[in-house]
Order: sequence, then C-alpha cells, then structure tokens
Amino acid sequence: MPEERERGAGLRDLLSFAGPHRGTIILATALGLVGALAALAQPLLVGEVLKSVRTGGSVFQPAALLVALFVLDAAFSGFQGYLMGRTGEGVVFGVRRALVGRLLRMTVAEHDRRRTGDLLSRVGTDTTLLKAALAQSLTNIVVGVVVFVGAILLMALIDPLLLAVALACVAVATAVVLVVATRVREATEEAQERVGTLGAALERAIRAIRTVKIGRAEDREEEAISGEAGAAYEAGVRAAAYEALIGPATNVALQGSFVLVLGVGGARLASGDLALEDLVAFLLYLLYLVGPLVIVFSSFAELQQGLAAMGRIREVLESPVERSSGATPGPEHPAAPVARLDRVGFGYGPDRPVLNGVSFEVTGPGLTALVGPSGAGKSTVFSLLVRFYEADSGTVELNGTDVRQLPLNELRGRVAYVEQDAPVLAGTVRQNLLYANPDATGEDLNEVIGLANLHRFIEKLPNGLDTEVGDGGTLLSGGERQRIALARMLLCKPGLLLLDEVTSQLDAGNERALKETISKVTKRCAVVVIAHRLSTVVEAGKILLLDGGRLTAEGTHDELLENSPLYGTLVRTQMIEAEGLSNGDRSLKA
Ligand SMILES: Nc1ncnc2c1ncn2[C@@H]1O[C@H](COP(=O)(O)OP(=O)(O)OP(=O)(O)O)[C@@H](O)[C@H]1O
Repeated sequence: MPEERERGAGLRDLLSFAGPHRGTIILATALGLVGALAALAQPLLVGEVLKSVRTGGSVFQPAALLVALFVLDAAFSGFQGYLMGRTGEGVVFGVRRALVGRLLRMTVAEHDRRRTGDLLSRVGTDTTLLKAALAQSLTNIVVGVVVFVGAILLMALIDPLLLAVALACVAVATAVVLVVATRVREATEEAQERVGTLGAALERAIRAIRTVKIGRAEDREEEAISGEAGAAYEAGVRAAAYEALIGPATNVALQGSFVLVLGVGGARLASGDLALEDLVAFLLYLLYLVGPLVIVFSSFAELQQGLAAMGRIREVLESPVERSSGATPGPEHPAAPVARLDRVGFGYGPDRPVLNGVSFEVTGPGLTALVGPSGAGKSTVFSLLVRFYEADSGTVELNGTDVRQLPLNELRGRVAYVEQDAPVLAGTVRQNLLYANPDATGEDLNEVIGLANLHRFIEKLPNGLDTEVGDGGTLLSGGERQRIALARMLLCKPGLLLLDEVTSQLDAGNERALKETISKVTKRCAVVVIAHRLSTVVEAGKILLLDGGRLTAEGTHDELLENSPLYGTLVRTQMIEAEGLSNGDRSLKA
C-alpha cells in the first residue's frame, strides 16, 4: 500500500513538473494521434491502389493520397519527436533548477548528514532518467492506449465473443508486464542508489586527493569505487533483463490470442455464426494491436525508471530548508548587547549533547576570546550565532532580538563568520573578495585589502585581483586563504565578526599583521575570536572559557589566571600557544 502511494506520488510529481509544458505535450500527443490515424489509413489506401490497378481505374488519386499520408506521417512523427525531446529537456531544466535551489537552501544540519557526491548524482543522472520517461513514455502511452482502445472498439463491433478471447490473453500479458515493471523500478532504484554512492565515494577521494596520494590509497580507492560502479552495473543489467522480458511476453500473449481467436473463430465460422470477412478483419485488427501494445508496455517500464529517479529527486525536494523569519525585525536596541546567549542548550542530535546552559554577553566594539579544550563546543557557539543550527533550549540574541526572529539575510548581514578552514571558492581573488557583498565600491575593496594586509600579496600575483585561486583556493597558502576570507567578511561591515582560529595557520610575521588588522577592526565592531594563541587571548577585553559544553569562567587574562585552574593549565600546557608574544607577555608564560 505505501508503495502504491509512493508510485502515485511519483507520477503526480512527474506530472506537476510536466505541468508548465502541458500545451506542448497535448500538441505532441495530438500529432502522435494524427500520425497513428495516417498510419491506420495507409493499408486502406494500398487496397484502393490495388483495386484501381485491378479494375483499370485511375491510380493517381489514391496513390497521391497515399504519398501525402506517408509525408504527413513522417512530418508529424518528426515534429512530435522534436516537441517531446524539447519538453523532456524543459522538464529536466525545471527539476534541476528546483533541486539547485533546494540544495542551496537546505539546512546545514541536512548537508552535514548527507553525502555531497550522492546529491550531485541526483541533479545529474536522476534528472536525465526523467527526461527519457517524459520525452517518450508519456506520449507513447497516451497514443498507444488511444489506438489500442480504438482497435478494441472496432473489434467489439465485429465480434464481442472473439474480443473476450483476445482480451483474456492481453490480460495475462498485462499482469506479466505489471510484475516485471515493478522489478524494473526496483532494479533502477538500486542502480541509481549505487550511482549516488559511486559519486559520493569519488567525491570523497577527489576532495582529499592529497591524502589519498600520501596514504598510497589509489589502488584501494579504485577498488572500492569500482565496486560501487560494478553494483550499479549489475542492478542496471537486471533492469535491462526485466525490460527485455516485456517485448516477448507481449508477443507471446498476442500470438496466443491469435491462435485462440483462429480456433474459436474457425469453429464459429463452421457453425455459420461468423462470416469469413469478419474473421479476417478481426485477425487483421489483432495483428494491428501488436505495435501499440508493445510500445505501451515498454514505455510503461521506461516510465518506472523515471519514477524511480523521481523518488530520489523528491527526497531532496522534501528535505528541510532554512526557515527565514517572515517578520520584519524591529529597530535595533542600541542598549542591548551585540550578542547574548541565555542558558543555551544544544546537541547534534539527542545522543550528542554539546552545549549546556551557556550564557554570556558580547558588548561591542572590542575583542572577546572564546577558549577551551578541543571539542568543548566553541565552533558550535558560532554556528548558533549565525543560525546554521538552532538552540534546543535558551535563547540566542543579536542586538536584543532572538536570532529566530531575524530574517536570515538580515542576520547574516549583521554577523560575519570566518570559518576555521577559511573556505575560498574557485574563481578569482576579486570574485572571492566581493562574494558576500558584490556591490561594494572599489574604495571599500581597497580599504579591506589594506586592512587584511593583502596589498603585497595581490601585487605579486600574475593577474593581480583577477588571478584564479584554484578549486577551493588550492593555489593559495593557508594564510592567504585566511586573509582573503577575513577581507571578504570585512567588506560586509558587520556589527559582529566571528573569527574561528584565524591565526592558526599564520607564521609569526603574518600573525602580527593579522592581529594589527583585528585590533583595527575591534574599534569598529565587536569581534569574537576562537583563540588558541596566548597573544590573542591576552589582548582580549573579555575571555570566555568553555569546557565540556559549559561556560566555566569569564574575565580578563589576569582574572582567569587567578580564578580558573583549567585556564592556568591551558596556558601552561601550551593548549593556548605562547607563540608571537612580546617580551612583556612572555613573563606570563613563565
Ligand atoms: N556537524 C556535527 N555533527 C555532529 N557532531 C558535531 C558536529 N560538529 C561538531 N560536532 C561535535 O560537537 C562537539 C563540539 O564541537 P566544536 O567544533 O564546537 O568544538 P570546538 O570547541 O570548536 O573544538 P576545536 O577547538 O577542536 O575546533 C565535538 O564533540 C564534535 O565532535
């Protein structure tokens, strides 16, 4: 029953995507029907030509009509093919657009849960299967069914009893086809799943190609990934085998019905209940059924493949997307803290609690440092502030407004986040810098380049700002990526800047330069930095110490040294590194 429902839903989805092309589909179906009628009339005209030859009449008229029908049939079927091909492409385009929109708006939690390569295969290969289902199957089924029903009606007029005999065989064939089509769908679903896993496995390896090489894992990866390709092959072959059953099953059923009709019809002929010409006409119509029936049945199997793909596509289209508050945020409350967490609890699922009753305020402008052992939940706090995830309990506020009440665009315009691994996108340095604020002026751009100390780096590039950075910024050093990511965020002129270990990949010189940048920025806005270096921590106006998801201490460096044994341990055990300290600061370490 659920499967039935799913099949119905798949067909409804397919038809809803075909909806905008309704007109073209109807036109193509009408052309198909006219073509079928033209084909139907051809034997009659051939008979007319032969009759004219036999009786010595003029063959010109029926022959000209016959040629006209040939041309009409060819032109219509060609045009129909083009229209349906175009519709198939149109539907695929629509589905791909919907998928892309959904994927970009999907929640971060959902992206964390899914495998990127599998998602990519749904946009690529699954949508292609839809095209085949739509471009041929739907119209073929409609045209085939109409022709089939027409022939059945004519046969019913000739002899209902013979029709019942013939239909009994067709019913057997239909049952076989329905069973086979279900198997085709299951095998196709499996093949597509495997193709998705193949994509995910390949994406995983290519994304970490340096690790693959240094781990000498090429052969192992090749074997594992090829294994998925092999499984997809096997499932595909199984689908092809089931599909191949459809033609013979249809033919056997029709041949069987031919023999039965001949037997029953012969007996009725002998008893005088049926005229010879009626029996001949009936048999001819039965022969005529073969084509449409084979087409309908094989199109039905093809449609099943499309529905299998639709199931995978629908799964993405129904996945959760970020909800942006529709409310217009009220005015900012100037007296409210820039950011405030109040008894926040959060976990990545019920069995992965991370934050427990965390409360703190960030009043700006100025520098706040978030420190704590690895895995304490520091990056998670940032994720909640930009609403990649939502708190399970308590509130997260920005300028006095709950982040859930702020439209996402507004929220992410006010808070800038430079992530731990400083993602840089394929494209030029300029495109990367302007990514979050494409309308920034040249003056603003120059200012942030100066602030992020990127001037000399850009001057040395072969094409300056228009130099390509490689996929994921692979042509840049870690430090360069950090500074580009920081400059990109500064261009948005945020009220709150979140920096996740931005100094971790920098050498002493670059770190000093970046710290200068940060100290300039702290005069403009509130900066919260997840810091592993004592030099950054010492300069912070406030330090928040997170341990095991709880805020265990809060204060200045001196206050924490005095009050928090864990902080003292972090400093002593170099979990907060002392690199880059001035001489004065070094005494702290001693
Ligand atoms: N997307 C996620 N899904 C499930 N668990 C996660 C996810 N992200 C982080 N975690 C887990 O949540 C905990 C806190 O992670 P978080 O990244 O916030 O720690 P952190 O203090 O920033 O650590 P580090 O200093 O090492 O970066 C860790 O145990 C981590 O394994």
